[in-house]
Amino acid sequence: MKVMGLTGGIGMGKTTVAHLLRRAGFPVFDSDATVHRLQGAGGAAVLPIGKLIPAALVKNAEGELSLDRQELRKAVMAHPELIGQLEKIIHPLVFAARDRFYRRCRRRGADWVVIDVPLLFETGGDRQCDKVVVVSAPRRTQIARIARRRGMTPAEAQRMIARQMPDHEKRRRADVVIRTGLSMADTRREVRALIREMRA
Ligand SMILES: CC(C)(COP(=O)(O)OP(=O)(O)OC[C@H]1O[C@@H](n2cnc3c(N)ncnc32)[C@H](O)[C@@H]1O)[C@@H](O)C(=O)NCCC(=O)NCCS
Ligand SMILES: Nc1ncnc2c1ncn2[C@@H]1O[C@H](COP(=O)(O)OP(=O)(O)OP(=O)(O)O)[C@@H](O)[C@H]1O
Repeated sequence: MKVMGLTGGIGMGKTTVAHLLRRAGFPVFDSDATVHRLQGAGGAAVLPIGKLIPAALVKNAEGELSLDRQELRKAVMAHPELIGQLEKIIHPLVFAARDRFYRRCRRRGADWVVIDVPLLFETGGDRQCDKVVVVSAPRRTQIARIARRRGMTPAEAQRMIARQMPDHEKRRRADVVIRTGLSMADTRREVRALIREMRA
């Protein structure tokens, strides 16, 4: 079974490309969704992070505890040292979930699987990939997308970007770069070419 790592900076279009690959039949592991699950009701990260950032802890109608991600984001923006502590709790749990995904896919006899990981290079995940694909768009497009979708201020977006490996360095390390700054039709065409290469 071969592993394709899909990465790129915040708002570069990873989720969009992952969706196209999933539609083409490839199993995809979504790290951001895994983080969200771990932080949601009953998730393994709720109590350890709640201890670190009590303001983010919320109780739902059923009395279950979960984390309010907007509060988490506010807390890490106000106290940047917290993000490292958050990562120390979350990353091992994400790695364990990814390993379970690999085992499931291997049992099913998958040829290729995709792992969608924003911090692939930063966490050394690229070393276990047979192919690394980086999605990339011009900085202006990236900032505009983040602002539109999440209501993050440009300053907050800049801070998240500053924690990530620079785009040009990611592109340098990539086996394949998918440009997402053009039209969706262009992105789809590049993804189709990638799929042909994987199936060859
Ligand atoms: C800071 C949090 C609360 C913000 O939540 P929010 O819903 O606003 O964003 P979301 O989780 O969807 O992440 C969106 C994007 O932000 C970027 N991002 C998230 N965490 C980080 C980080 N620690 N370092 C750099 N970029 C990050 C990524 O590009 C990611 O795709 C959340 O992202 C979080 O808990 N992050 C820490 C865990 C982590 O390292 N995640 C990265 C994936 S393993
Ligand atoms: N040519 C294109 N290719 C990809 N995405 C595009 C394109 N044109 C516009 N978009 C839009 O840009 C946005 C990209 O966001 P997406 O969620 O895929 O990025 P992401 O890298 O997963 O972001 P994040 O790291 O913030 O989760 C989407 O809203 C998508 O519709």
